[in-house]
Amino acid sequence: MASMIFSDCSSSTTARLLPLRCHKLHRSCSVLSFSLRVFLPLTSSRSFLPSLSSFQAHVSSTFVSAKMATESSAIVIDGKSVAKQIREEIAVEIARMREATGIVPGLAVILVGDRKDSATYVRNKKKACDAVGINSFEVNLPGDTTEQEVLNSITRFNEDPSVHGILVQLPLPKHMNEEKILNAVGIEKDVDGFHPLNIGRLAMRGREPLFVPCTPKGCIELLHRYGIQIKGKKAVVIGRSNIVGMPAALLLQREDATVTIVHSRTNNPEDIIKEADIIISAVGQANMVRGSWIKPGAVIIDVGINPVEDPESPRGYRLVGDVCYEEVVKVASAVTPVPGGVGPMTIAMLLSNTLSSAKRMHNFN
Ligand SMILES: Nc1nc2c(c(=O)[nH]1)N[C@@H](CN(C=O)c1ccc(C(=O)N[C@@H](CCC(=O)O)C(=O)O)cc1)CN2
Repeated sequence: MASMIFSDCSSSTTARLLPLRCHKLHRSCSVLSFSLRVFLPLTSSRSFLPSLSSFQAHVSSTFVSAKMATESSAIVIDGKSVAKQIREEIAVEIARMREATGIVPGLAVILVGDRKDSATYVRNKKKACDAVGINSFEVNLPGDTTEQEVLNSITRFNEDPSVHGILVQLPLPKHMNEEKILNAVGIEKDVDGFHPLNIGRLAMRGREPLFVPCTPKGCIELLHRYGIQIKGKKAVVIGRSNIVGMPAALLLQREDATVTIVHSRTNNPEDIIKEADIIISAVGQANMVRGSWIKPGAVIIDVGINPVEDPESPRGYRLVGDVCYEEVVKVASAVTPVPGGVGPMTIAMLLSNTLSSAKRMHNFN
């Protein structure tokens, strides 16, 4: 987990791609008057099963227009519920495959070092595999292990036919060459989608990657399942990391959005962000994106998971996104919360990639 900072949404509206030192929230923010498009989750056209549980049972159309005369509130995009639905769909598919072929998908996870957050993510991945019927294999190596030992584990899993997906939990200890290690994962087992060949194909028109990185794939899946149109929209991605920002921008472009990436060297980021219909923020700066940076009605996907000190929480901290939620919820038409937004989708997409891999290897449709 990134080092903890004291941060909250302040009254400052200056655009800075740096953490803000803030005061208490202004809950009585401005009263807005605009047409709010309310998005409700749909069963994805790409999903395996026809039903999305209770929350969309009453929905008859994709968009509902509502005129908000007083303080507006965005639809909260419920990543936790959508991820649960996807896990249920995957479990059904895995059972179908096992019954038809006797094959059980397998995921291998390599964890190096003793970061608490990484250990939690790996534990959660294993639990999620168990719940849907994926076999999981885990290798835990000490932080001072050699690069060669990590490479040896990858080679072993590359050669193991019961393993359909391999991932190396990131970040790796500083002394390791991340590029060399990620390049060693066989492209056909690269369920994280971080291999340069997969990323390269993602970037090219007319080429198809075998896998798409899980977090950006989860962002797009949320947009699809909530019936939010991407085609023709102005999208801004904040952050250009290999794991999220860059592949998110490539995916949005593949969906026919007009995409701008805003990063730490961008001049006047606020002005660019204000133009966007869809914003994906992945910078890891607590509460950085302010309500005043958002075009009314924009859709906000907040990938940031930032710890901020909170003496009232049993852990002494709580998690907040990159976006000042309390401000943005009054301006946007839809927004993902933190926690419970994009985070749970990351693991759901990993399960989905592992299932696809097993299906592809065994020619099962
Ligand atoms: N090899 C990889 N390493 C990392 C990835 C990745 O996709 N592949 N992503 C992140 C960590 N990550 C999965 O590995 C991950 C992060 C967050 C969540 C999540 O569900 N977050 C919850 C909050 C969790 C909490 O309370 O602590 C949420 O947002 O609701 C899942 C997976 C970096 N490394």
